[in-house]
This record gives sequence, structure tokens and C-alpha cells, in this order.
Amino acid sequence: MRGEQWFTYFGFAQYQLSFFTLIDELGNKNRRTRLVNRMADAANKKGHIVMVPYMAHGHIIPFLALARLIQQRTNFTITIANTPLNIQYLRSALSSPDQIRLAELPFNATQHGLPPNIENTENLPLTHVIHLSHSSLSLEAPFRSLISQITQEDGKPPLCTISDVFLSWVNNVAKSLGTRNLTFTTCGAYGTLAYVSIWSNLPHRKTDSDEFWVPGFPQNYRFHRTQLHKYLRAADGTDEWSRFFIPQIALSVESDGWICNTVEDIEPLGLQLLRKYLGVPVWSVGPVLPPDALKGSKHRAGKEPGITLEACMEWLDLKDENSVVYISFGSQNTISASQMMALAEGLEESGRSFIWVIRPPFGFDMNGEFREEWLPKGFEERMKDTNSGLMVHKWGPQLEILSHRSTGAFLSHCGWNSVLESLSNGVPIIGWPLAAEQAYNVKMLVEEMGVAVELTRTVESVISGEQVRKIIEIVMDRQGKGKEMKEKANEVAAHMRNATKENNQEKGSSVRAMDDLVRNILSYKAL
Ligand SMILES: O=c1ccn([C@@H]2O[C@H](COP(=O)(O)OP(=O)(O)O[C@H]3O[C@H](CO)[C@@H](O)[C@H](O)[C@H]3O)[C@@H](O)[C@H]2O)c(=O)[nH]1
Repeated sequence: MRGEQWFTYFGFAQYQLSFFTLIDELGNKNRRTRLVNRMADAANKKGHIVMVPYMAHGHIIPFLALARLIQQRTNFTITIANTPLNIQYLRSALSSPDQIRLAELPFNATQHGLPPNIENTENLPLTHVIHLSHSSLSLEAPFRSLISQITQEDGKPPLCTISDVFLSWVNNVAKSLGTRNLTFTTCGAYGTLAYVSIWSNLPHRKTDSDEFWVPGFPQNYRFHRTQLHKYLRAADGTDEWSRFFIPQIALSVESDGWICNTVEDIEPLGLQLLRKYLGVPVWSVGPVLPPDALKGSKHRAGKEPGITLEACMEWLDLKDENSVVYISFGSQNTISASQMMALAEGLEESGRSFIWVIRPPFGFDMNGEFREEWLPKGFEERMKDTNSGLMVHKWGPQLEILSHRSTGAFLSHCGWNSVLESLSNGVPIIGWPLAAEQAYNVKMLVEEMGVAVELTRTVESVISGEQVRKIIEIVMDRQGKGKEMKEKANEVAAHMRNATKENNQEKGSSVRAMDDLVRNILSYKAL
């Protein structure tokens, strides 16, 4: 480690074809050809990949999962770079030693107008999310030093970098230091295209009618203005959202290829349109689901204990199959106080069992204490007494809940990870999009896939308990629409299983895409 370096580099022992193994094998004439092949293979396979996720759990989790997938099938050295606190979070999910390396890029939150020690969008108000986004630009210089350092140590530049759509300055660094960059979109193909194209074709407040066309989609395909977040409706290229997203998205479109967390058979239209729009290879390698080490809530040391994984599972074990509604709005979103009240009323009126991952409403400190006045009087106590609702404060073991046989529907903001985690378990969705590309995800889930219904949109909408009750009844009723949605969700789950199937006879589409991705990365070294 050199003194002047800008980053801390956590390197661990990794597999190398041992010199002594080679000497042993040289003694056996019959094996010589194979050995030569293996040497060539090893030389070919060895290489370094450096990955940089955006500073949000919805991005960091799939980046780590992708790193694991690549590591399982190659001898590449993989380094994930990020700010110190995000590296600390990642470290809790790695074993020691681990083949995945972590590199800290120095970061000082307060220098960017953020509260101290904030390096992630978790529970961060939107006004700060945009500051965090702008602050990520400060990582470019230390990242450049990291790539130079790796190039010096390895005697050659990394095979490629893999950047987040929102951190495409990584693309600049890669190109200027003699390597390639791939973009990993942690969203689906359809949502990615809608988001990329909508940001690239501002302004939308000039749209005459409520419905409008988005370049990249067929001419007769319409989006609705209420599907745009209010910062997108107001964006004109000069505001702070545009000033970050437009250049980052424009640069990521120039990547050498894109990796998409989706499956060919579940998003045929989205993938076809995204490929046409980008004009570079798009590998659909999904579903890239959280690695085992990130399951449950054990890795979130330092947070208040809340309800344990075991308590959740015991509670679910006592419920009937497909009888529980799970409610969560992801890692960084929440609803308003009046919406929270209506949601609670609707849940109680429905008489259905539920697990609700609850956090303070929009406009309040999301890390602060939960206040009883945000819920109907005596609600938590009644739910406890009747054993009909389990309130989990701030963070729940989502994967385990969704994969439990008792979970029958997911009321979700439709962040893409939540969508994949739900559908891979055949759980239909009640959509309540709040930000980012979530409204486009819901549009696709409802119109293309038939696995969801939409309850409402955004944190500003006015909803009633009765609306909530009705929609829960539709989805949980195992007749009519509810039955249809459940069947379709099960079909999607089967497509996902097929896509990741890998045995002697056959390889699923995502496995083949991963093989092709690795072949492509290997070909970069010749350039
Ligand atoms: O109580 C919780 C809350 C979240 N999670 C996990 O955290 C992740 C959340 O990801 P996601 O559902 O995608 O939601 P966001 O955190 O909101 O994700 C951001 O990133 C996604 C991927 O780019 C986008 O699709 C979203 O719109 C964007 O808000 C998932 O793996 C969840 O399993 C938990 O385990 N427990």
C-alpha cells in the first residue's frame, strides 16, 4: 500500500493457478496438452473488474449479487468501490477472507451539505437525495487514483469497470485510463428505458395533454403525466435534478454495453426496445437477487433490534397459506401521514392479516421515533391483541417474508428489487409507486404482465380506507382477478427459475447471457 493513495484497499487472498501444481502436472506427458490449455485459460481468465454502485441499498445489494455471480464463474479479481460507510455495510456481507475486494473512496458528507455520516439514500428526504447524488461526483478523482493504482499493481488496466446508470463519470475514467465500461442497470428493461428516455427528452410540463409519448416506445404507446414524479414534471434542464441526471444518463448511454437485472421471458418488449434504443449489447442476467449474506436483518448491525427474523417467521408460520399481505415501501421511501392513516384503516377493515414495515411519514425524520398519532387510535395494540397485524419498524426481513407460504400479496412501491423478489416467489403485487421509475414498473406489471393492480400514485395522492380495503379484497380473493394474478405471478416465477437453470442438459437464458457477458469482458483485453 503506497502512502499517498487516496483510498483504502481491502485485498484478500484469491485463487491462483499454483506454480507447483503446474510443475507436478508437467511430469505427466499425457496431460501436457490439457495443461497448456489450462495455462492459456488461466492467463485468459485472469483479470480485474472494478464495480461502482450508486449509494443506495436498492443499488448496492444487486451490485454485490452481480459481483458474486461473476466471481462464481470466473477467476477475475473483483473490486467494489464506494464511500466508507457503504463499504462498511458491504463488508458485513462478505466472509473473511473473501474473493471480492472492497475499496473505500474518501467522502465527507458535511462538505456537500448533507447531515454528518450520511452516505446512503436510506431514510433520506428527497431534498437530500439530490444533494447526495451531486456529491457522488466528488468520487471521480479518488476513483481515478484507484484505477491507476490497480493498473500499476496488476501491470495492466482492469478488464473493465461496471458502473451504475447514475455514476457514469466512471465511464470517463475507464475510457481515459485505457479500459472499457459497462453500465449495470439495477432496474428492469422497461423501467430503464422509460427513465432514461424521459430524462433525455425534457421538458414534460409542456406536454399538452395528460397522455404523452416517450421516445423509444412505439408511437401508439402512451404514458400519463401523473406517472411522472413532480421533480420530473418541473425539470427543464437547469434545476438541480436535471443538472445531475441529464449528464449522467447521457454518458451512461455511451457505455460499451449494459447489464440488466431482468429476464428475457418476462420482459420481451422492454428488452427489445431498450436494445434498439441503446444500440449496444444488453445482457439480461436476472433475477439478480440478494446474496444469502444479505438476507434477514442480521447484517444491519447498529440499528435498533425491532422484530427479529425469527419472530416474523414464527408469526407467519401460524397463518394460513397465502393469507397475509406484506407492506413495504423499500429502503428510502415513505408515504404521507394521512395516507398512513387511510392504509391502517383499510387494513383493519379488510380483516386480513398483514406485516407492515413502517417508518415515520413523509416530511418527518425517517430515522426518528414512531408516533402513535400517525395511526388510528389504539391501532397497534388492537392488531397485537387480535394477532392480525405485525408492525415492523423501519426494516424487515423482506426476502424471508416474501418466500414464506403464508404471504399472499405485496403492497409495494414497486422498486425493481421488490418486484423481482415478489414475483420470484409468485406473489402478486398491489402497486403504490412513489418515485424514480416505479410508476413505469407498475404500468408494465399491470398492462404487460397482469401480475399487479395499482392502488394509487405518489406521496401527494388522497386515498381512503375503503379504497385500500377494496383493492386488498380483489388481490387476496382467490377467485376472479385475484386468482388470475396469482397464476400469472406463478408463471413469472417459473420463467425466472428457468432463466437461471444450469445443468448438464440445459442452460437458462440468464445463464447464457452471463456466459456471453464474461466472453465479452475477456475479449476487451485484446484491445
Ligand atoms: O424493510 C426492508 C426494506 C427493503 N429491503 C431490501 O432493500 C431492497 C430495496 O430495493 P427496492 O425494492 O428496489 O427499493 P428502493 O430501495 O426504493 O430502490 C431504489 O433502487 C431500485 C433499483 O434501482 C429502483 O427500482 C427504485 O425505484 C429505487 O427507489 C430490496 O432488496 C429489499 O429486499 C429489506 O430487506 N427490508
